[in-house]
Amino acid sequence: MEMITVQQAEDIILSQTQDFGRETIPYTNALGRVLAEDLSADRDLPPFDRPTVDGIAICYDGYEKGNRAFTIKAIQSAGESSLSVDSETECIEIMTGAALDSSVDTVIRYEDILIDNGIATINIAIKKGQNIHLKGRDKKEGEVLVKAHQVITPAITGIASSIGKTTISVKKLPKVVVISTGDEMVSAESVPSPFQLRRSNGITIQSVLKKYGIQADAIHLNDDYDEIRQKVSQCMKEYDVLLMSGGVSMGKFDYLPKVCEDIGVEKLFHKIKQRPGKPFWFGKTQDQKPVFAFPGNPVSVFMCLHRYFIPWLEKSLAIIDNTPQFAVLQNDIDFPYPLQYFAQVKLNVNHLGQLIAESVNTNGSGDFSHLADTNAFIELPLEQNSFRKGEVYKIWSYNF
Ligand SMILES: Nc1nc2c(c(=O)[nH]1)N[C@H]1C(S)=C(S)[C@@H](COP(=O)(O)OP(=O)(O)OC[C@H]3O[C@@H](n4cnc5c(N)ncnc54)[C@H](O)[C@@H]3O)O[C@H]1N2
Ligand code: MOO
Ligand SMILES: [Mg+2]
Repeated sequence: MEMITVQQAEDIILSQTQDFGRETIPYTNALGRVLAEDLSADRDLPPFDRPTVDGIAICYDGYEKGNRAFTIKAIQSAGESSLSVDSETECIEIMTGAALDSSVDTVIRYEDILIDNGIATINIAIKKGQNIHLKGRDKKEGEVLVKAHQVITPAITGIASSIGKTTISVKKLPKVVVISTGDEMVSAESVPSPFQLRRSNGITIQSVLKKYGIQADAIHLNDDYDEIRQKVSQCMKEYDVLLMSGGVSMGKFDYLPKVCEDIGVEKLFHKIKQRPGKPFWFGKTQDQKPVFAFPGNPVSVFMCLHRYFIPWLEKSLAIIDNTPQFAVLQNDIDFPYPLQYFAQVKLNVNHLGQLIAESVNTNGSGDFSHLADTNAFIELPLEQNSFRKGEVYKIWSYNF
């Protein structure tokens, strides 16, 4: 099969999205999950007229008739039932957030009055209705406060709490397994021999998934056909999605494509006109589970994960707010190959408020040393070989 383009690969992957359904969870665990229902106001917001300052509440008519001295009838704190005045010459000392009675309609700050011997004297000009947050002013009972299909943020958990929504319907998450491969890759705890490396792809993938609340399992396999075949077959039964790294290129011990095909995973593509990540292999099991087999180089894994898997996940979870991002390139890049190039860039905002991207030089997809001081891949079109400062291209952010 001919190598396909990035766009074709994206189309194939996004045609394989799945709906994992929904579940109800405590709102305290909902951060980062995808809201599957609208959250509506259970009563007017605010639910009663309330002062926005500490001071006195009066009936404005009295002030308009020329009265400036008001007898303090009572003191009302927040949470108490509202207290009324009996005449236009009385006032209630009232605290921020208390429920105003219908006999008063204007609130004056302590800073703008003098209190002496139980009488409050107003010494500034005031306006009718000032310093009051009116009932229903923000939202009416039943109005939608938060629309479904968005990632639950700290602000949304606060709103849920305020409306007594202690359990929330969220999109169910897929069960994901991360399978890394490579005889030369030892665990982070080990001391590598001169010919070995500590592995990093598994934990990197698991970490990216945590942003969505997915706790993926991770296993590491040797480059051994039988071992890979046995483990991948087992994982296909136990998980909804397989994310694999390594073993997909031309090497004598790159077994993943063969294993997948031998156990009935249908190949949907192998190899994309892109760098990094060219030998990316993608398929689906007989029961339609997607299998992402990323090339082993750490930067290839990172790019393919953000460029293909995350959009697949966001579409599967029906997240609506995933508008593409663009940035202005800050330096010239020449790339003479017929591949779509994804350069690592540092993002910043310039004095015009534009997102700008400065690319860093790296030593290919095995060089993961710049991933921590960059924020995104900038996607440079296949049709061009030179890219100039000031041009605008799509970016794929990996800020967490
Ligand atoms: N003859 C050719 N050789 C290669 C080609 C090609 O087109 N023709 N493509 C190259 C490209 S591009 C890539 S990318 C790699 C992809 O390799 P594999 O997917 O087969 O992965 P491995 O061979 O297993 O490993 C590649 C590289 O990545 C390191 N690695 C693997 N796993 C991990 C891990 N868990 N953590 C960190 N690093 C890992 C591994 O040590 C290798 O250095 O193939 C090229 N070859
Ligand atoms: O495409 Mo490979 O991913 O250059 O390293
Ligand atoms: Mg290989």
